[in-house]
Amino acid sequence: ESDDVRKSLIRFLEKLSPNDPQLAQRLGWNASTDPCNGTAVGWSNLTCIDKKMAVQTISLEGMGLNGTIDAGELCRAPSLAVVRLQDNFIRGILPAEISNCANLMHLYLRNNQLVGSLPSSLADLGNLKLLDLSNNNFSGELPAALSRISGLSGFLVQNNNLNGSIPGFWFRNFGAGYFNVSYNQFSGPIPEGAEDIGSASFSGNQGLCGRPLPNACSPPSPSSSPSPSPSPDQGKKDHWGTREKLILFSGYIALGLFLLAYAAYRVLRKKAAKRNKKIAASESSSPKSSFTMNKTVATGSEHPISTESAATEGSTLVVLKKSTTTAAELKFEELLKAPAELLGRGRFGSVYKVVMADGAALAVKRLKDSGGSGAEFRRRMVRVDMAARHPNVLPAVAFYCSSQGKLVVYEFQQNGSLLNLLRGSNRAGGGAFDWSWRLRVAAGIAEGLAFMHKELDSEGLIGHGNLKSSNILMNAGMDPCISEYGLVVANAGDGADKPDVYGFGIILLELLTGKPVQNDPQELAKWVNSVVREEWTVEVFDKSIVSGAGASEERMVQMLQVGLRCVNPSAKARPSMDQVASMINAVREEDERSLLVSESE
Ligand SMILES: Nc1ncnc2c1ncn2[C@@H]1O[C@H](COP(=O)(O)OP(=O)(O)OP(=O)(O)O)[C@@H](O)[C@H]1O
Repeated sequence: ESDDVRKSLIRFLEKLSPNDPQLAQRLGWNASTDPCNGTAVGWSNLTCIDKKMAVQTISLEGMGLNGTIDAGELCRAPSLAVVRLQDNFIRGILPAEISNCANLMHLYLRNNQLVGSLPSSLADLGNLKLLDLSNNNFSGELPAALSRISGLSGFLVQNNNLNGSIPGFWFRNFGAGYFNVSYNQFSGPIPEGAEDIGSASFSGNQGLCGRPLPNACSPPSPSSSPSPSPSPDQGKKDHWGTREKLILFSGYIALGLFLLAYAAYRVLRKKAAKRNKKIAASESSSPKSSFTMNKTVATGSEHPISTESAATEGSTLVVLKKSTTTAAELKFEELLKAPAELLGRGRFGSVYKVVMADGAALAVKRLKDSGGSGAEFRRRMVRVDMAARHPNVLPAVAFYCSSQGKLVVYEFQQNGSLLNLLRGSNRAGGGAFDWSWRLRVAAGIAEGLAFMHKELDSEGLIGHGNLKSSNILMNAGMDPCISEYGLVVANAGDGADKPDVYGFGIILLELLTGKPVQNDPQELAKWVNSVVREEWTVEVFDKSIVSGAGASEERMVQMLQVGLRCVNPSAKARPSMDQVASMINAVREEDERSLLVSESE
């Protein structure tokens, strides 16, 4: 982090703890050291992206802090994603400058003494997922635009003095226990869509009425209605009715579009067959195609999903994350209009490269109908998205779900999949990807996966369920990113991590042997086992790493053993991903040490 950021963070901490001027010093927050240097002198109570780049989380909960929040200073750290300040005695307001924390995802301020109204700029935090302001003294109305943060999946403001109406949130996004406005002074009808949220989340507000609360709203009568014109809340009801209609309508359109796309696909396939090209077999040589839904929409100039309604409230496109390649907010209609190219068809669906009007490239996966319900899919996507905060996990940018189909949008990764790289390096005679790169890739995937397993462990683990080298994409820095997390309905609960451990083991064997899996991953595992049994272990490794620089046979064999433990036919005998990551990191550290020794010699 830069000098400026370090000083700002220290000033932020000083304002937060006027009663304890030595706090910054005790926590090691010292402007002359880098918070992200990751060694013994590092700053405590914060973490950095990938342990070394930029400050990502600040955790100062339960520390007796009794000062104020200087959001201007705090938000000088550009990558800040998680701020935990709960269980203190923090006073004053939540300043409008909080919106400068453009990457903020989780903000925890519960159990403090904050006052004043919520700044309307809060709604500018387009990446916000969880806002916990409960047990404070906030007052005034909720900024209505908060409900338009499409990825918001946790909103906890219970036990404050907030008033006014509840905006029309996209309630389906909120997991159990993640929406609570109880014990405030809210009034008016609860917007539609909140029926599945328990009534306890709304109780303690004298003026609220309608489902899920037991007291129905009394129909407006001329004598009891304070204003003859429609109240803002009635307006909202209308608006929600329109939304539901639009969803229904877009469902019909999607059906038509799918049929059209299928016909287009058949034509394309015939043409491709004529040219003796296989579409599905080769990921790299797929023909230009058009994105499933684009034709009809592009030709229908008076298309009923207006840009505005599609982007904000009228469509089921849920934008989870601002794309880093484009400044513009992703809009459903533009997604449909954009030219698209079929990248490949897998067991679970097809992937298209879609280039937006401003040049940003996206990858859109259209899922085959997995049979799962839409509500379950939405919950899973939102929950996975809340967890996907690791540099080796590719977060979804948005998803779309209607009764006719499911789409998931990612940023397009120029460097392609690990599978393609391994195939390419074979064709080119190998050599491009040396031992230390392979170790780094293995460690990155293991860490990303271990992180996700840990984050998604509560209430039954969500595993990836389809981990393989075509779902490992290489980012611009050639580091691996796990893609498509959460798209497959994998087993939940005890042992749900074990298929992923197996999948990882196969990827590790692919990296070590340089033999990408063609069809059956078990074949590779059997082959490696048989060679090792015959004690021809060295024969197993990719020739290009054996002859390349930096590889030691001892560490190569250690890695092979990790891989073989992961693909043990008995799921119970496989290690957890956390153990796998530690084993690989130990090998990596040894490797780095030996490199230092050989350099100093
Ligand atoms: N975000 C992305 N950027 C670049 N390429 C991508 C992206 N997402 C997927 N791809 C590539 O698109 C191709 C097709 O992906 P798809 O997921 O359909 O194939 P698959 O992994 O074999 O199938 P499945 O995941 O359904 O089992 C693969 O080569 C994959 O690497």
